Amino acid sequence: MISSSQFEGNLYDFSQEPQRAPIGIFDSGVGGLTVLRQLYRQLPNESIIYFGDTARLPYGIRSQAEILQFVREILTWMQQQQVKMVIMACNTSSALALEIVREEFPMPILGLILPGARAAVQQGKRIGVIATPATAKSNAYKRAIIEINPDVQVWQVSCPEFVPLIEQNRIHDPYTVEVARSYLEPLVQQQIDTLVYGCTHYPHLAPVLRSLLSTSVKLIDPAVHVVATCAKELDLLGLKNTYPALPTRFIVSGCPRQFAESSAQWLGFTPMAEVVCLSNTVVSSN
Ligand SMILES: N[C@H](CCC(=O)O)C(=O)O
Repeated sequence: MISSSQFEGNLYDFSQEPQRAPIGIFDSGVGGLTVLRQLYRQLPNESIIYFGDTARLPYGIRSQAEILQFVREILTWMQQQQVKMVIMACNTSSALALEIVREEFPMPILGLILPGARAAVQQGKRIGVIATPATAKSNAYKRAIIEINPDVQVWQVSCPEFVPLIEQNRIHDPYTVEVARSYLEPLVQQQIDTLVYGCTHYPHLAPVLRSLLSTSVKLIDPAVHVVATCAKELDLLGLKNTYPALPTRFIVSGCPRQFAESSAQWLGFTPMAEVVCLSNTVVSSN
């Protein structure tokens, strides 16, 4: 196992050329790959550090205190890696921790809720949100959507089984289709016109979900929109990289082989994943 201190002798010092510093993104597991995919599409020159907290997933059944502790540990480590910006590629962290930790760290930190809510109200008036239990319970999407447009209606469904099924690579199991059907049923009943993926893992289920919904229902992937926001922020801050990107670093807290194997189908290549033990890092005391 590689301890975090071994990363401190970083090969690169970005202080003279901050635009060349990487963007840090994190999730509990493979969900953040849906955000990574958008970064590759929209910002191909950016170097990226991907952190998957696979030893502690799923996040969606955790308390706010646990999520806050994990997020602070990850951000402290990201700061040590000299990232120029962080995207929380995890709705649960965005819903439960973003507003609190944003003030505690020097780098800009972006979350998924606001970009996802903005995109949803541009598309529809009867909006369904599927999310982890913690995100659904937080009401973060509902609040953000209603704040932008009080005239739309929002229904949220908590989907506790999705993340374990996706992480176990059971996307095409008949059981997964039945679970998806039962989660979508109340939203179909309400005749939603728009469905928000309120968890970054869920776009991996797109073929299953699409097959269960009328073609008129628009699917909103907040990953597309948070990366568009990231591009604007980088421009505003003069931090957009114009040099070729460095290879993406993949870091996990659990088993790197397992992460590499399940990521390959979405990345199109098998990543070399490193392990970091976050409990070795100094945790922000705020
Ligand atoms: N993919 C994350 C975390 C899911 C989980 O670990 O439960 C999210 O968007 O919420």
